[in-house]
Parts: sequence; C-alpha cells; structure tokens
Amino acid sequence: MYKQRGLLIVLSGPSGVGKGTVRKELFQQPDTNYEYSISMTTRSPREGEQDGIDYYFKSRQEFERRIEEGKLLEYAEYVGNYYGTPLDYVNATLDAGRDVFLEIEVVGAAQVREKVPDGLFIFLAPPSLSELQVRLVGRGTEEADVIASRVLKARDELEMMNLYDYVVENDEVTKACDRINAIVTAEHCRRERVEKRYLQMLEGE
Ligand SMILES: Nc1nc2c(ncn2[C@@H]2O[C@H](COP(=O)(O)OP(=O)(O)O)[C@@H](O)[C@H]2O)c(=O)[nH]1
Ligand SMILES: Nc1ncnc2c1ncn2[C@@H]1O[C@H](COP(=O)(O)OP(=O)(O)O)[C@@H](O)[C@H]1O
Repeated sequence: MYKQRGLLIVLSGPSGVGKGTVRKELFQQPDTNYEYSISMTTRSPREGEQDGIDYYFKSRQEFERRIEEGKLLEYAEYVGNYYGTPLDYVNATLDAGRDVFLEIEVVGAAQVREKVPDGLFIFLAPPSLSELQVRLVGRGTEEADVIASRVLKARDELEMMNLYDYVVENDEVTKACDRINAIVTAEHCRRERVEKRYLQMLEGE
C-alpha cells in the first residue's frame, strides 16, 4: 500500500528562548509521534550532556569531513561552533512514514527550507528580548560575554521570523507545546485533504 512520507517539522528560534525545554516537554508526552533528530556539534558537552543522546560531539576535523562527504542535511556555524543535521537518519525516518523533529538555529533552517520546501517551519519567539536575556542568564551555562553575543545575535534571528510558516510564543512551556501540537495536527489534516482531492481528481479522468 502507498505510504505517505513523514512530515519534517523544524523548530527554530533564538538561543535561550526555550527550544530545548519545549522539545523535551513535547517528547515526554505519551502521545508524541515525532522522532527527534540528534544533531552533530563541535561544541564541548555541558555538564550532564551525553554523546549520542543530546548531541553527537565531534572534533572540527571530523565535522568538516562529514560536510565534504555530503552527510549533512544542513549545517551552520553558531557562536564559534559547528552544528548540523545528519542526512541519512532524516531520510530513512521520513521514508518510513514517520515525522522528524529538528531543533535548529535559523541559518540551518533556511537551508532545510531550500531542500525540503514542504517541511513545517515553526519559529519559537520569546515574550521580549529582556525576557530572553533573563532566561539565558538564569540557565547559567554560559559566561557573560557569550550571553551578550547570543542576545546580540537574537536581534538578527528575530528578523528571520517572517520566513516561517508559524510563530509560536513561548510564554509558558505547556502552552507553547499545545500550540505546536495543534499546528502539526492541522498540517496533517491539510495534507490528507490535499492528497484525497488529488486522488479523486485522478480517478475522475
Ligand atoms: N543549524 C543547526 N543548528 C543547530 C543544530 N543543533 C542545534 N542547533 C542550534 O544551535 C544553537 C546552539 O545550540 P546549543 O549550543 O546547544 O545552545 P542552546 O540551544 O542555547 O542550549 C541553538 O540555536 C540550537 O537550536 C543543528 O543540527 N543545526
Ligand atoms: N516558557 C518559559 N518560561 C520561563 N523560562 C523558560 C521557559 N522556557 C524555557 N525557559 C528557561 O529558559 C532557559 C533557556 O531555555 P533552553 O530550553 O535552554 O533554550 P534554548 O534551547 O532555546 O537555547 C532555561 O533556563 C529554561 O528553563
């Protein structure tokens, strides 16, 4: 039987807005049907982070080899480190009819948009820039200078918001998750309707 390809869901937004928090909450929900794509990075693991669970941690040399071999769907350099999405995992999962969830920054998301135009692109926005700074400081994982460069970068990232299909405000984590789930459900319904209509038209020929 014909099996529809899975949906590629891209969640992006500035550092500190709560992408990781929202993603973890989504994946803890029992009825979640998305598969999380673990990214590759050259940044050092933070305390508690595990290789192969949070990220695949690689040296710059190994990362650059994968770029040359065409093994990444997209990649970007973000505040001094590479981050990228392994291509084979994404393709195999979508081909099996399952949805894939990417949590990536805006430059990489723009590359995915070019390659997978029928993906679903969601921008997670902070209630304000000052709240973004509060969250970055509160997380306590970066030094003051890195926080300052991330907040500065957030201004450019916010300008990319209009390139996304949806903007979801992360005022409260559970509300943001509910909004994302509603968007994904609506997108599935839309696709089913389009496909049904298409098949009906073919039958009518
Ligand atoms: N382009 C791209 N960005 C990624 C990928 N994985 C993570 N990122 C983004 O890289 C940025 C920095 O990630 P990280 O160092 O984990 O910091 P944090 O998200 O602020 O906790 C965040 O905006 C992530 O969403 C990826 O595979 N590709
Ligand atoms: N809706 C929210 N309200 C308040 N704090 C939040 C919210 N979402 C996330 N946070 C906090 O903000 C900080 C940054 O969140 P994180 O998920 O690490 O962001 P990102 O992955 O986008 O860099 C964390 O300390 C997290 O607990």
